[in-house]
Amino acid sequence: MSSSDKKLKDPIRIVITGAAGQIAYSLIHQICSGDVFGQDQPVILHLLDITPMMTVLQGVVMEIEDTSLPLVKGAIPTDDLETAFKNVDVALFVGAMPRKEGMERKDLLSANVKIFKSQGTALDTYANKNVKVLVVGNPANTNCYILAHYAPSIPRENFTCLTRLDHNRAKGQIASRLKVTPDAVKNVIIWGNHSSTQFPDVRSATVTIHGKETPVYEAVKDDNWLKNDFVSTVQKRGAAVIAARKLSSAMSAAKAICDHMRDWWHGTNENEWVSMGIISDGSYDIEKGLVFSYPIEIKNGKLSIVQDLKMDDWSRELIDKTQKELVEEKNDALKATDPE
Ligand SMILES: NC(=O)C1=CN([C@@H]2O[C@H](COP(=O)(O)OP(=O)(O)OC[C@H]3O[C@@H](n4cnc5c(N)ncnc54)[C@H](O)[C@@H]3O)[C@@H](O)[C@H]2O)C=CC1
Ligand SMILES: O=C([O-])CC(=O)C(=O)O
Repeated sequence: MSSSDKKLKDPIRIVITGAAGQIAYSLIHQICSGDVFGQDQPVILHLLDITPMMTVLQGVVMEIEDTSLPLVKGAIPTDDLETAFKNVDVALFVGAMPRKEGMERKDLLSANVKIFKSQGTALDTYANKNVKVLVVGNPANTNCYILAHYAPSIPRENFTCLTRLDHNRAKGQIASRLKVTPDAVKNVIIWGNHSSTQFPDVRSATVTIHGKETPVYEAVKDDNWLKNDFVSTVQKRGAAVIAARKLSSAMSAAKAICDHMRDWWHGTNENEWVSMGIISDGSYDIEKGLVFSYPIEIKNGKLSIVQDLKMDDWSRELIDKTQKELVEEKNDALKATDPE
């Protein structure tokens, strides 16, 4: 035991699925460094991938050792679901097939949704009941829906999916338009599905320029851009990265996973919200039970949907469209996982 151990908390167990893939390769170091769960929070990593990837995963484990980071109390590579999910406190579901150029994320549904059925059952059986779950693998909202469906003993509020990358993209677009840094922009919202029907909404967002906080609509002074090009750029950003890189976003996805989990662990700033896919409680007339991205505030680990934001005909139409797609995906996914 090193002398610094005295100040540390008990280790938490974190499973990362798809641990031999490209997102995990960017993600693991950030988690091990204390950047997400805190500098006083040791971690034991459970690294799950499929059997043919075990040699690659051994290489990742060697690299984790070689980083020589003091918060890492163990790294367990495995292709076995019990070993992966046993007693975990945090579950990051990254493992799934990524889309290629020309595909929509929902085209991955039949290939990926079955993974989430078997992993949901394993999560239900082996994980701690207070496990915090983040689904990244696409189609992220619907995979999260299936995971939760097959893990009925885990509280519904513990299931989330990643729309923080879209949220960060929206901040980035506004910041670059106004020539400020992204941290000057706050309270953007991603509503709905992590797909090209998502609604990136800056009607309540503000930007701080020379110390003065101003509504984004006032600062940009171009409603046409905000309602058209801005929305479609954010909706299609994942496809644009694939077209350029021939691989889907990984560095920015890993960063967004860290932002999502850090905020869940430590809370959001006062009067500030983030976007997360969560199981809907019916807020904003969204079907109860759908995994829908909302504006979320977090205090003491509890996620709450920001209520009473104004809707107009334009925003309602966009929200209804993304909801409709999620209902269709959910029905297809249920058929694919339980054909009876
Ligand atoms: N929600 C979001 O914002 C984003 C989601 N994604 C999605 O994340 C997923 C992973 O992306 P990448 O890391 O780039 O893909 P990748 O192909 O580099 O890595 C995926 C890894 O998952 C593993 N895997 C496949 N089936 C598995 C199973 N049943 N159990 C455990 N591991 C399994 C693969 O062997 C591979 O190592 C993709 O579905 C991608 O579309 C990517 C970027 C952003
Ligand atoms: O676009 C993709 O397929 C990967 C992804 O989810 C994203 O970059 O947002």
